[in-house]
Amino acid sequence: MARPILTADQMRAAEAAAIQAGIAETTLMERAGAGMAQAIRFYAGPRETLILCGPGNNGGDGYVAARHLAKHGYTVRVAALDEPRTEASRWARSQWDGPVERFAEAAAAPIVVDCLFGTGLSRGLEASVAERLSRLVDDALVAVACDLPSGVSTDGGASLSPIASYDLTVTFGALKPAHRLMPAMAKMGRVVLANIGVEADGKWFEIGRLEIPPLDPQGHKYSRGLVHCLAGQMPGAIALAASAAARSGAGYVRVSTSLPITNLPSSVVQTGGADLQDERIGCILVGPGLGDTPQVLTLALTAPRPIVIDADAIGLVGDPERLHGHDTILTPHEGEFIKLFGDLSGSKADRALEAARRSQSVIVYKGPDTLVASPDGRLGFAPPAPAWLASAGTGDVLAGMIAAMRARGLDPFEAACAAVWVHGRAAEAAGPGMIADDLVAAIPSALS
Ligand SMILES: NC(=O)C1=CN([C@@H]2O[C@H](COP(=O)(O)OP(=O)(O)OC[C@H]3O[C@@H](n4cnc5c(N)ncnc54)[C@H](O)[C@@H]3O)[C@@H](O)[C@H]2O)[C@@H](O)CC1
Ligand SMILES: [K+]
Repeated sequence: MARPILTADQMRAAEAAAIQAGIAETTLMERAGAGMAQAIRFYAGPRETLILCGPGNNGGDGYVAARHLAKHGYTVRVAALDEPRTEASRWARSQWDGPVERFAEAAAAPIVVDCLFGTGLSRGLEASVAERLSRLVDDALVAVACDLPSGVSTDGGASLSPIASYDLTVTFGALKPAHRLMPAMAKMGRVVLANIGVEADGKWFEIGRLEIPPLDPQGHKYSRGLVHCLAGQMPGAIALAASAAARSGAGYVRVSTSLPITNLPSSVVQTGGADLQDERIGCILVGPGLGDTPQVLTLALTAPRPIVIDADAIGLVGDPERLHGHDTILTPHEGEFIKLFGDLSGSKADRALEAARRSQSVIVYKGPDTLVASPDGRLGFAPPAPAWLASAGTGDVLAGMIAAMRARGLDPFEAACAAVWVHGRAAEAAGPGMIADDLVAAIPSALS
């Protein structure tokens, strides 16, 4: 179910390998253009279509799509920014027997397809080009991007020039990081992946529904996973996390707290002390509502058990190397990430992997474009989740869900990916106006 993600260089290498194996570059372009035409027919329906072609292979895909759409009865206009400059795009242009307008003079159309630049973009578009493209995209009923909206940096997701919002993005062979990184991700609309027969192996992927092992019919509450939560100064947050862990299929959830917590489900057990040497513990959770009590984190780190470190506890780690030798998952949002790892350079993907390497922990780098990074180089990109997920307490819920998945026996990286996926789907099920408590209630529907 997971869709592969490749950088621009990796995609070029994958294409070169396919060509080396005997697939002609024009065949790849033919498949890309045909795939895009098919997606347009499926998602946008039959309306007059304006295809904007740039000078490279992104433009080449556009000429191919124009031919396929015309063959299916579409009224197609093609407008070129420049003459084709690559061999494959010259071939594609030669196969299009309709007229070609000038980009600067092209009038609006109900469907506009942006094939100006894709993975070959090296700088922002000229202001006049970016402005005209944005106007055509804004005026369209359905705006489609070929591979990427022109102006997006493929690997980092930054806008190198202003970008309008698209309804559909059709990409080829593999997703690119920009499809799942902000701010670009918010401009893509639906992202469709067309198969062009290129092998896209790698360690990066879009997180999809994970196979969570079925429950053992002979299992008991401990074998289904015991989550031990450590409360701090504000127990409301740990109550949310513990409830989420219980709803995520942990067999037993325990909270050690010095203050009685009133809003916990009766199935969650409160204890005064914390015997963290208990070998039945599948995962310890520390951080939600912890406040400034570093001794609680220190206590958690004395236990030879898997640990989820969230919220306040992240800032209390101090040095990422302190986590070496522990089995840890860290769940920082941007502020907590910077507090622990400083201002790392590179894209969000680069920063997440560097943090995982330095801490030898799985990092769940939260935000509208959440990433899950493993020290072994695996990187999961979350699919888009509803904007209403950004509210108080939803991070506590996620931490509880991760702890439950870990206690259920998933490896740390897979536990984090599974929880991130279910968290987003539970938010969809809970709907707008949702509060974190509703999110907890929606977890079972997203798990099934
Ligand atoms: N290489 C292949 O085998 C395939 C490539 N495909 C398509 O090819 C695209 C990549 O094609 P290209 O590598 O030719 O690159 P693009 O078509 O993305 O860009 C073309 C060229 O424009 C120039 N350029 C970059 N930024 C510019 C700017 N801001 N203003 C003006 N000129 C600029 C660069 O010289 C660049 O090489 C992909 O996005 C995809 O759509 C598909 O056809 C599938 C097969
Ligand atoms: K494009």
